[in-house]
Amino acid sequence: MPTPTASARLADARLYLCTDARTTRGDLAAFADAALSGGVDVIQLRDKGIEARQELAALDVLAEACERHGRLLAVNDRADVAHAAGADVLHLGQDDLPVPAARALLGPDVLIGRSCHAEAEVDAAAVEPGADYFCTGPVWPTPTKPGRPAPGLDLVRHAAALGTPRPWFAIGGIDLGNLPEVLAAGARRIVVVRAITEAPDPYEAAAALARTIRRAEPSPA
Ligand SMILES: Cc1ncc(COP(=O)(O)OP(=O)(O)O)c(N)n1
Ligand SMILES: Cc1nc(C(=O)O)sc1CCOP(=O)(O)O
Ligand SMILES: [Mg+2]
Repeated sequence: MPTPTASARLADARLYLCTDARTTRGDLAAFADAALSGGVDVIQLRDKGIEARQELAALDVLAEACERHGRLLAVNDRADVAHAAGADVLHLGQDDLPVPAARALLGPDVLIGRSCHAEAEVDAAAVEPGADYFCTGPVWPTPTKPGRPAPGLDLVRHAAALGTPRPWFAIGGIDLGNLPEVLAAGARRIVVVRAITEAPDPYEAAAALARTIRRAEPSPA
């Protein structure tokens, strides 16, 4: 069977994890392996303080794990690092590089995602040329992104009402306990940080989230 393209894997993705390099714990490889075995579809390295050289070293570790599990590797913010790491995905916020500039650097094969925090940003990202997916958040205020106001479930409902074929994810404060509210608002893909990075058992945490999302999907006609 041919290997699915990155776009096809993104379309199938339901659970997206952002993690730091776990430098103090020193367990990035084992952590990534557990999360991917549990059902994470995309792993992004999001470590805001890290130097580019250390970022590349951590991305090497994640790339090996993603390759072994057939999942997508994402880089946050930096197109140069995404290129150097051979990443599948670059994630851009509203204040990061514009999509056309990133696309010009990365070529057609790397997927590009966008963060959205307001209805107008969602409307734009759903049709923005060169973008492959978008995220809506924060759904709840979160210590992972301090100071960012939360547009909440209303923005999730707004994205769902668009009925866009472009994949989109809800992010911010999501855990197994409140996931049913996110699903009820119409999301079918989520991004989490603490729900897996701080879980005592990352495999179980990922598996429970993935199971809950997949269960919410309408059964085929
Ligand atoms: C998958 C995903 N969604 C949203 C974000 C947030 O991006 P941004 O708004 O640029 O904030 P930082 O993460 O860069 O602090 C993300 N990184 N990944
Ligand atoms: C990195 C990030 N971006 C957000 C956005 O709204 O774009 S919310 C967020 C943090 C999500 O972390 P947690 O799952 O620990 O709440
Ligand atoms: Mg950013």
